[in-house]
Amino acid sequence: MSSCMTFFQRLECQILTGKKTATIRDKSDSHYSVGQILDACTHEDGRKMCQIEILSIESLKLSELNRTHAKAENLPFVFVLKWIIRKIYPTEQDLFFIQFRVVSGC
Ligand SMILES: CC(=O)Nc1ccn([C@@H]2O[C@H](CO)[C@@H](O)[C@H]2O)c(=O)n1
Repeated sequence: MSSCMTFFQRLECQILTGKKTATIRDKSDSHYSVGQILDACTHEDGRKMCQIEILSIESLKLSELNRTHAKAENLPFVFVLKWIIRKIYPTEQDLFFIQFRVVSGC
């Protein structure tokens, strides 16, 4: 069985070049395990981008997000990250910070 983690297509280049090394998801999209290798696919059309390895999964609150999390998301400021998260998950407080690395192209 192959599983897929979906990302917005606009992030593809940042993921493939290793600039974006983490994502923040809600509980429904947190059921991965450390060491797991899976496909990263586009949210828009389900196209495979690459394979990623899950490096860590950390539960955290929106209020706990800091500059390190923003950097891993290739974003300059925490407030930008919080703004993006609020657009995707308007009311969720309990989040998961998931770090990954690209293991192969497609
Ligand atoms: C498509 C889908 O199902 N879900 C999501 C949810 C989040 N994200 C990105 O992760 C970061 C938030 O931590 C931001 O950079 C988001 O743009 C994503 O690409 N896809």
